[in-house]
Amino acid sequence: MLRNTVCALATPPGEGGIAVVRLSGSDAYSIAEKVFLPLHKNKKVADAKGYTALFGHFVLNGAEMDETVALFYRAPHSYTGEDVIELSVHGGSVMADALIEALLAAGAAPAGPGEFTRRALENGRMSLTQAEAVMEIISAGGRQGAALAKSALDGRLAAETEEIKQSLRGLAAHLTAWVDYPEEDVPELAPEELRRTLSQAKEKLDLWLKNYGAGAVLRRGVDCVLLGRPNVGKSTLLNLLAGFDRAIVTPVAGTTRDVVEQAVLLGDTGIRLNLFDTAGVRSEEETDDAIEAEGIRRSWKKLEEAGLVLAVFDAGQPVTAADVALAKRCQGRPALAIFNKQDLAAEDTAFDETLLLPYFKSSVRLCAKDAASLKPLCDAVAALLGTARLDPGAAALVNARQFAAASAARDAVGEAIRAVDTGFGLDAAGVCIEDALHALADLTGEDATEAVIDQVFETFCVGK
Ligand SMILES: Nc1nc2c(c(=O)[nH]1)N(C=O)[C@@H](CNc1ccc(C(=O)N[C@@H](CCC(=O)O)C(=O)O)cc1)CN2
Ligand SMILES: Nc1nc2c(ncn2[C@@H]2O[C@H](COP(=O)(O)OP(=O)(O)OP(=O)(O)O)[C@@H](O)[C@H]2O)c(=O)[nH]1
Ligand SMILES: [Mg+2]
Repeated sequence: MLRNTVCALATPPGEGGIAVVRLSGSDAYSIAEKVFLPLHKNKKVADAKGYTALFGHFVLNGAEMDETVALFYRAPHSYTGEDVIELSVHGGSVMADALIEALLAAGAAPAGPGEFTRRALENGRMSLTQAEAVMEIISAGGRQGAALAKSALDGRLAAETEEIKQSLRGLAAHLTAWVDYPEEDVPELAPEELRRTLSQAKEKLDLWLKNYGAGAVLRRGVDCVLLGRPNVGKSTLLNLLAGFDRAIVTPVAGTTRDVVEQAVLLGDTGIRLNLFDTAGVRSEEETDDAIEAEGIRRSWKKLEEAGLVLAVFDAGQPVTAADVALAKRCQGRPALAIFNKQDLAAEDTAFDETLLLPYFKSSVRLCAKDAASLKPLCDAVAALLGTARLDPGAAALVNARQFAAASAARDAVGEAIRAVDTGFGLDAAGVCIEDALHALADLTGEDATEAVIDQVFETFCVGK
């Protein structure tokens, strides 16, 4: 695969100002020479230095097609580490398609998904975690999510993983010497020292694992369902979050029938919520309306699927059995209790929130009709999802593969600590530390097999 020179559209397909086609590989210059003709006849593609540009046009089957700007990179100073030429033509896909056709005819091969980044990886330009970060930047749902991925692209995760490995390697070397060469009189590693180094490693891994969910929320957004009895104010809340009258609000219970979907950016939290407003839930026996019953079934289904549940209650009325039933279904889920209609909640109100609170991790009191409620709601959600405590510049795990490798490493380090604590013997601890080192090598992809790399690049887009 590394032998040939590949090309692909690097900008999104469809209408746009310009379209960029990227060419990478050892024959990039000789192929480009056949397709791109500089305006000034004294300029030659073959002579173009790295980081210079030329203006001209490209030809297809002998015909002059479109004005073109060519940008030149010389190996190894390019994204892939190979000779790279980027050709920009007018946007829309017509000219870009014609240019690709000309490049293929001149001897280039079409690039596979993620092939440019894969070449960068294989040429030692980036680590596997960095390649994965590229993918995350492309698909990030918001600026903070992209900032997280950018820190991975800068190699924070790889660098900090290397630090952990260094410290564990030090322990492993010492333990090996001590176990294998007892006659050599290797000084025994103080258990406190061993324990301290292991604990530090475990703390860092624990932090990464703990922040993974919150990072995913920032990068990808979260599906969020509004649930509650009819008329408690779910659609009013949706409209508050959306900033416009997205859903119909009326005093009639059972106004919302089907699931109403709306993506919103949650204040300045950087969280993108895919909101689902649902039909008010009451027991299916309570309604003889088949449409409403189906709506209720869909509401419960959304509860199962959602990454965030906003359970809405009417604080102006006594808690009902349906409220408690909803609260119970929220237990153990990422759910926020919203005690709405505070303006109607008199001092002596019969609404007893203590009946509901035990089932929720957190709660907020507000009045959905009042715009001032937005801020406390945003803060409560950010706190519940853990995004508020994230440092976007810190090392972060960005996908399930990395999460699995870090979990395995954390578990192995945990085992090693147990072995030390329970006096299992230092050779047992040594075995666990080796396991942890393997898991960490998996994380950065040092010994990644072709199959693992294939899997990582499976989800990349062409042109990246
Ligand atoms: N036009 C264009 N913009 C782009 C990209 C690209 O491929 N093309 N990138 C693609 O994702 C990103 C930038 N990635 C790049 C990474 C390294 C090099 C590069 O030439 N590196 C040299 C720098 C030498 C120096 O000046 O010190 C090197 O590392 O040797 C270029 C682009 C974002 N913007
Ligand atoms: N006083 C007061 N009324 C509110 C508040 N929030 C919503 N309402 C009113 O409560 C009624 C029902 O609001 P909706 O948002 O339609 O309630 P819902 O939960 O979507 O109802 P269904 O779609 O029928 O399940 C409307 O008349 C709203 O104006 C609030 O904080 N205070
Ligand atoms: Mg509604």
